[in-house]
Amino acid sequence: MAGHETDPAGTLSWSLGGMDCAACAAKIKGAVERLPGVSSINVSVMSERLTLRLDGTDTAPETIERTVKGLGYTIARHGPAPGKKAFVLPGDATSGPATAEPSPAGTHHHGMETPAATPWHGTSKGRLVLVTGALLALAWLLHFVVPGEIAPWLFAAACLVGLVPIARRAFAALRSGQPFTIEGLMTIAGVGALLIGAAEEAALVIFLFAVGEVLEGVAANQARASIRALGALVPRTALIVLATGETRTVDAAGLSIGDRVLIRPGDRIPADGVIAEGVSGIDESPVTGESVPKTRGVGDEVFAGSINTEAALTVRVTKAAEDNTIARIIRLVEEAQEARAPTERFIDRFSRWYMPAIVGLAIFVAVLPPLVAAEPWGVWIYRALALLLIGCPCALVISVPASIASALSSGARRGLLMKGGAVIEATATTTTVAFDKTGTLTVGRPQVTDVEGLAGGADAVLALAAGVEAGSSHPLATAILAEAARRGVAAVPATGARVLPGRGVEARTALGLAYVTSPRHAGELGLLDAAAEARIGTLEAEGKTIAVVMDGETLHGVIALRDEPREDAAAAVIELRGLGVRAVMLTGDNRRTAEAIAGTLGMESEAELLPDDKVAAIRRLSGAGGLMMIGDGINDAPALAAATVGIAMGSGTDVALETADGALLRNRVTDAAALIRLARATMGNIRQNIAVALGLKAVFLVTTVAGFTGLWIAILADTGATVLVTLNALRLLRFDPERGRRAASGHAASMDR
Ligand SMILES: Nc1ncnc2c1ncn2[C@@H]1O[C@H](COP(=O)(O)OP(=O)(O)OP(=O)(O)O)[C@@H](O)[C@H]1O
Ligand SMILES: [Zn+2]
Repeated sequence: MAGHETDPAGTLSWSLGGMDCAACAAKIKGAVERLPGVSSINVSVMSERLTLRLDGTDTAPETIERTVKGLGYTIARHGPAPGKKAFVLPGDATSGPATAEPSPAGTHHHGMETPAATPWHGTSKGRLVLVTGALLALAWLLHFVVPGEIAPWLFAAACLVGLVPIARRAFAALRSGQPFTIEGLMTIAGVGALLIGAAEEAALVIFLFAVGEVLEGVAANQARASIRALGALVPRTALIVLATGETRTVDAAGLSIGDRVLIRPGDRIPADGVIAEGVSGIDESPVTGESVPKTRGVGDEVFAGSINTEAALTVRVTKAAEDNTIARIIRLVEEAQEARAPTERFIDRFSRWYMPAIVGLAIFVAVLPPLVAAEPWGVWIYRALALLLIGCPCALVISVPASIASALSSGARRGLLMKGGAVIEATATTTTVAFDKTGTLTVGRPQVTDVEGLAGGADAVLALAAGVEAGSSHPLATAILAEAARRGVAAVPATGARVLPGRGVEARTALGLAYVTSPRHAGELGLLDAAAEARIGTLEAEGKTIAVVMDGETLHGVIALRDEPREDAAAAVIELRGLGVRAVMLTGDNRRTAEAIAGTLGMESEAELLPDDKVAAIRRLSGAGGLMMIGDGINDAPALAAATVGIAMGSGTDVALETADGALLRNRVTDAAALIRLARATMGNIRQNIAVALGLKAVFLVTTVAGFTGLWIAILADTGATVLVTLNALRLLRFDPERGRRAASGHAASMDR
């Protein structure tokens, strides 16, 4: 786990403070990557973390810390992992009712104390606002009371006080080879304004700039807090059950696999585990966004952070704190923040030439009119300085990531996970959703409905089938074994079971090789007569899946199974249609069964697909535009990977979260539509943000050159745009992706509520 100071590969990690946006991360990365021996740098704004590899002794870790501090950020080396299983004072039984005090550190995967976000006025940027603001106010007051000599000096003082730290950061960036920084532009503009005698305006500019920085910091903290709040739901302590049967309060982060913990009614569950004793209703909303409690009993899985609503439970811990489901979700969402959207990369490239271009234009504006048209120098230098401030790309740089951060955490709270901006962009363009049938559109727990002997009795068919299926973990196998157990039929002994992917299973019995397969495969073997075919056809038309049971040359009988569609599957298809999205069912099951089920849901289907055919089908469907594939993520990983966006449904499995582009944790088919609505709303929000940021720049670029607006308006335009963009992005936190359900009559309605 993370939290060790150095792992064997020579990777070091630090926690950072003071980063507001991607530009900050880029600045730190740019400075650190020039140091010799440094590689694999990763700077994360969301988790406030710097990791890098350090080879050789050319660069000391202290040098890295000094470099980062020089740029104006705080940096602290990660401490060693917290001690294992520290016993908390026995009397301190705060195992935490549902209102337990938040403990971000306990579950946060960094394994370190997450620094509680400092209030804005406690940061260096905040103090800058207060000091420059106070000086400015004092100067204005004096100007009013005793007009004369003192006020200009106070303005100059306010300006200098504010400018010094900014200039220091600008020089540090310059030394690390980054000439064009916001701080650099501010420094030139500030000093220039002082020199041409515009001290009052210069002071105001510095003040407004500092305010803008603080606001950006507040927005960044808000995004971080909304993610970490997820982890805060896991109680800090747990009641461990000792071998003697006594309970003891321990640190939840120190629980080991195999520990037994007692969870009283009303408590939050401190770890992922399996119920060892008791039955109770569990509210899993922190993990899945689903708040209706589900009844769970012995042997059922429970997730850390869920609330035990009814009765006392004993749970055997199955995951260490840093591997539990909620920690994985938090990590995924945090990592998703760093995965850049194509639009974001475009903005990055754009702002890289935007700043130098504005500086060039400013020089041009400062010298050309005076030289060519004998205009007054003062006027044009003033306009050029104002132009430099227009060159601040702040609003532009945060326009995309602010929206994405809001969308990701808004989704995460509803069990809609997307792994970053690129996934959001692709999801928004979805025109077709392909659903895997078993376990996605259907409940995934088929039940045996009919057992028919064609050569002998029904029980003999079931006995043989159960023997062969004992070697398979397919849902059909599970159902057949359950039915045999229910009827008290003993399985025929079988050995050497072999799975025939997409077809069935074969195994060796005393009488030779036996098979349980799809009718298609049986037909290919030439074992089905006309009567059997007819019977199978009838059962299939009822939406049942048929397993043919045979050995050697004899057909013993057929077993019919039915897997019910999920309750909301039909509604989901209607919602998708409302969004202008086509729904297709993909299945390995036979065509008649597939059509019977798809027909009741009102969707298209592609059936009899072997695992490879599913990938081919996905490729074919993708040709028509953005294709989202939704599956369980376990046996359809290749199909998920082939789709434009692959989404796993369900929360139980490890594979599901890690191999897909996103996940629907609530097991609701309608969440497919919710995901698309959220993505479209996010892209709409991003477009608004870019329009605001670029639009304001364009307007003030013109008014500045024309001389209508001056220095402080120029910076106000940037700060104002930053605030507008941030507030607009935060609207997404309140966006309800299910609200569009009522507006399912045309996708324009759900683009932007
Ligand atoms: N263990 C098994 N026992 C009996 N039949 C099987 C078994 N495994 C597969 N089959 C047959 O092969 C078909 C395709 O199986 P596959 O696992 O590819 O699809 P599936 O998971 O059942 O359905 P979906 O593609 O909708 O998820 C099944 O419908 C069934 O007819
Ligand atoms: Zn920044």
